[in-house]
Amino acid sequence: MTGSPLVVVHPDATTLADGVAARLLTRLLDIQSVRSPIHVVVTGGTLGIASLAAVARNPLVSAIDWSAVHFWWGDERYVPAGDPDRNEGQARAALLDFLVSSHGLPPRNVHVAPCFRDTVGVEEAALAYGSDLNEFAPVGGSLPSFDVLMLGVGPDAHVASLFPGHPGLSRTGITTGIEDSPKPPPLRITLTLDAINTAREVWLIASGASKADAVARALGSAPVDEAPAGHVHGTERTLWLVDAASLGE
Ligand SMILES: O=C1O[C@H](COP(=O)(O)O)[C@@H](O)[C@H](O)[C@H]1O
Repeated sequence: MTGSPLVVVHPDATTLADGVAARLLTRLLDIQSVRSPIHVVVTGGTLGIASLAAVARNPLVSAIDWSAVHFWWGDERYVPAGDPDRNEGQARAALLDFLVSSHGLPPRNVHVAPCFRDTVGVEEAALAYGSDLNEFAPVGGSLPSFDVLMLGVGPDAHVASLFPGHPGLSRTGITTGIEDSPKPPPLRITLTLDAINTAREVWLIASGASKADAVARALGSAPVDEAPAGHVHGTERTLWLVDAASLGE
């Protein structure tokens, strides 16, 4: 990473979601003027989904060539298809279904992690998601070149499904299964820290007073076992997009 993370403060959660959406659309427009395709990693969580809904409302949504955009997830809850806990379903409802139906996003560009099947263990499912990622890697690489990778920040300073003090934090490779997530549901698939840190831009999104302690620890250089959120970064830029309450203001 070049330099320290940039912290951008918004007055409240609604303005933050609108700001993330405007920033994402502007970034995609800028990138599309120089390269294609684009790989975007979306996040679950309150503000992550609110930001996707804000993209759908933003008039700039019509300016993007969505046929050349690919969507991935930083983590997924390993639950059955259609379970309301799936980050996929929430993102589809907030934005992706609309992009497919009205803006030319090819359904094949939406790259979901597997849904729970009782014959497939979570680690095997995580490996399958890793293979999908691998198919879109540039020659010699193992992952797509992520242009923007968004992460919600949990009140315990977790990102994706990488939780403080959890063995998943030190796993290598592209993806890993999580069997005992401290936040329900217990089974999850996540990108590893190493995989996240290959992204060009990493955007961490946090809002509300319940996140203030996590944000303070992450920005205050707490060790990875205490604040995984402080140990993710983009190779070109790391942005913290937050509201005032999450900074304790
Ligand atoms: O479980 C998860 O939680 C985090 C953060 O969620 P939030 O509601 O506290 O913002 C989210 O980033 C992650 O994708 C999700 O699986």
